[in-house]
Amino acid sequence: MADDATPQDTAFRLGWEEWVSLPDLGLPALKAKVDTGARTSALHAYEIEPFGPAARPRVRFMVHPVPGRSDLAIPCSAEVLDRREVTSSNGETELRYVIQSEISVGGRTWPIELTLTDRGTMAYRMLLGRQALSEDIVVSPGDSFCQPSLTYDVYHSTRVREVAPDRTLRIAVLSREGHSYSTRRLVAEGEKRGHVVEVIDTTRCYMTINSLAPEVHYDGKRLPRYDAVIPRIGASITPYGTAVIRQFETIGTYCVNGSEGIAASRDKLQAHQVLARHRIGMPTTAFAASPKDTGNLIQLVGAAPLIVKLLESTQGKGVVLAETKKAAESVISAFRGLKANFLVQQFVKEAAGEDIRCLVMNGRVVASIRRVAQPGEFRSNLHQGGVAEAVRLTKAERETALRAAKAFRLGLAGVDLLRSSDGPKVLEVNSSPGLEGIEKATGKNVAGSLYEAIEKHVRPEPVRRRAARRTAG
Ligand SMILES: Nc1ncnc2c1ncn2[C@@H]1O[C@H](COP(=O)(O)OP(=O)(O)OP(=O)(O)O)[C@@H](O)[C@H]1O
Ligand SMILES: [Mg+2]
Ligand SMILES: [Mg+2]
Repeated sequence: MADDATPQDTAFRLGWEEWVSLPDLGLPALKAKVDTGARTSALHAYEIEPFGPAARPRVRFMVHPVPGRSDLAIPCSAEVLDRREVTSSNGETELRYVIQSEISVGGRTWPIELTLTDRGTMAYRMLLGRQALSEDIVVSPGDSFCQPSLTYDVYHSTRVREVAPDRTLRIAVLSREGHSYSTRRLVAEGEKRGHVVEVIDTTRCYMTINSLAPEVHYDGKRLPRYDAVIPRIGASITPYGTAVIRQFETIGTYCVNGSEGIAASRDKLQAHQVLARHRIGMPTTAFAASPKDTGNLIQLVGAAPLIVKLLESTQGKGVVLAETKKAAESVISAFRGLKANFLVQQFVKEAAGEDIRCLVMNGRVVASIRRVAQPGEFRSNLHQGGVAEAVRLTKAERETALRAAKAFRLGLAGVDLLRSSDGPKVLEVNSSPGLEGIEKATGKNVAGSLYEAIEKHVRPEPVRRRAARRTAG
């Protein structure tokens, strides 16, 4: 410091109102009132809700960063530091959550404590109290905005992703099975990473379909804008489920699995046609509409034994092994009598009641298991009593799985294949693969990998690296 410099010259000056940003919370621009009469700083938040493990509780909340713009809501989450009674200027005492965040003002960044309170009517979304002001900060009560201005425009552009790379993501799991292992794991793992995860019953979503403002509604309210949607669409609701996802896609929401991929992979006939178009190995498969062609159908696939499969089978329920030509003919005529859609397929005998499930996420196989059927059973589905164990894939199997997931443009896919004497043969591609069997057999955190993939997609790479360096240093 030069000898003639007065403390006033070198001091960091704040007016009674200043632009600040809270980068940890994903709030790049806020107007704060500087209030030396208040000890602690406060952030006006709503839907304040604790979550996460009891040993390290977190709190999530929503912030309207721009006064008067209740349509713009940013989800935030932070570790709970404390709960404290705070008396506000109107004399009311309230038990508030206390969190910590970095604050940036005019190129300076330092950590501060913030209490969370729902006072949405206040003109300032943030109050900067004296505890947050270090010795060398001078407040000039007569001045406004001594430090450079920021702009609310960042909230209206994709730039918010770049300026707030570590922000909490708001994620919807579209599922009708809130209590299933997979859904519970998706919620727990997302929350562990600080995200706000909501389970939405697909069949309770309803939509306004119009050209200017398409929306998705739920339980009387318009759904917020999610950073990502994780579809878990059961086979019984494929048409409606894919319609809901299509609506999210129309709004521009990132869906881990797209509506087209889900629909195409769900229908076994269409799925085999997509696989064939991409020259992916599969058992020879045939389909015919007329009963007159039953003989021709069997001939196309080869000799018995052969497989007859309902197009919308899951858990192995609609898969029949016909040992003889006679048996095949009677199964086919029974299915026709029931007006069921089916396909006829070459039986891959050498697979010997085993199949391989490869879990593919954004172009990577994150886990794979071998499922072995019970003695005397050719179907290896876990629901049919099959047992699972971790397995190492060959290079050809890995490539086949990746190509199959890519053919349907699925961000998350369970690719099932058989080990045949002439290489891997894909049986099907599941767009809502169960997590229980594969996590338990491999010990891998598959749900965690999914969030890694989502974060990578939603937060641009270079910014994420910069953010990682900042936390490391
Ligand atoms: N062509 C085949 N050759 C040999 N085994 C087969 C063949 N097709 C199916 N299987 C066996 O039957 C099981 C069930 O078949 P598939 O996966 O096609 O039916 P699914 O009802 O769709 O099951 P999922 O619950 O996996 O969706 C397979 O995991 C495999 O073990
Ligand atoms: Mg299936
Ligand atoms: Mg299967």
